[in-house]
Amino acid sequence: MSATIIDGKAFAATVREKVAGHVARLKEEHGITPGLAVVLVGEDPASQVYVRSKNKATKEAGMLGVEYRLDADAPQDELLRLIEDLNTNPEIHGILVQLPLPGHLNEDLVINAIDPAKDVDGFHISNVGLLGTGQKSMVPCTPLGCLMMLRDHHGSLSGMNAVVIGRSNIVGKPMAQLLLGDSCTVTIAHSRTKDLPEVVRRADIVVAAVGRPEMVTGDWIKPGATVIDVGINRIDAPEKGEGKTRLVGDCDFDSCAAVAGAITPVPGGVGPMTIACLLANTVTACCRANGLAEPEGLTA
Ligand SMILES: Nc1nc2c(c(=O)[nH]1)N[C@@H](CN(C=O)c1ccc(C(=O)N[C@@H](CCC(=O)O)C(=O)O)cc1)CN2
Repeated sequence: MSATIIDGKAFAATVREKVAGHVARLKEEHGITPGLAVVLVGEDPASQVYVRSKNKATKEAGMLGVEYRLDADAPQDELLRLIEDLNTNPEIHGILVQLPLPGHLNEDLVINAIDPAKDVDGFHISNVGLLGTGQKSMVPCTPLGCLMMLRDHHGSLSGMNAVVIGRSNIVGKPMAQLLLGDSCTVTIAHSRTKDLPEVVRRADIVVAAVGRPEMVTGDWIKPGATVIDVGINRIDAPEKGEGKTRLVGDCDFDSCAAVAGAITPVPGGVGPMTIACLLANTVTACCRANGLAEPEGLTA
């Protein structure tokens, strides 16, 4: 069997187009411009790239995009003061603090300082609780992107067996909640799960978010299953020349694609959907803040 490739880059482009359409209508009909503030602390090279991409995509969608950069050794109080300012700024509907934060900062405390209504990452404890109890919340961008791709590919997910490999607060746990919300039978597995390959072999849907390069191999996959690879791992690529690297997922693409019914590639799969869903969440937050109907198809 040769899997259908789920093209996240192309799908993200359609989401971004929809977002831009909603932004244009918000401006035209209500005189409102959605605004997103992205905060970066320190100079982590990957984070710098992601923050730049987020700000560029925000502006391309017609929204207000503001970037705040703090020194790597910025005291926690300075970051909390900035968040407080953004919480009360009426031009800002979404706030995102890029993770990971430098070690001296308390990530939980910082995230929970964000106004939950502006928490477009969906990481605030209130949003976590709302999602976990099936109430309207802000939904974390990466799992939301995975859900959108799964719904687009399958239509209904009801009754499917889903295995999420990884139990992070950012991906694994919210992904499991979203799949449960769509009536899947969900197992959360992780590196210490006994007989992990056997558990994964039962899945109609596999979401790999474990952070280990190419850990999931084709012999773990049930024939015809859908594989969503959330991993983004940079590994050495001596075949490309000395010192060169390449990106791989948590799944060994070739062996999994030979067995799966559908699979997301890395790069070009889940990653682009993360940024598209951030834009979608910002429009959703803006509509909610202004008592307007939420855009259809852009939320869970
Ligand atoms: N506050 C947050 N911090 C982080 C999040 C997040 O959702 N909120 N997620 C990740 C990083 N991330 C966004 O911030 C992110 C990662 C990857 C991509 C992406 O498009 N990747 C490309 C490949 C890019 C490359 O060539 O390096 C792909 O997969 O095709 C977008 C966003 C951690 N921090």
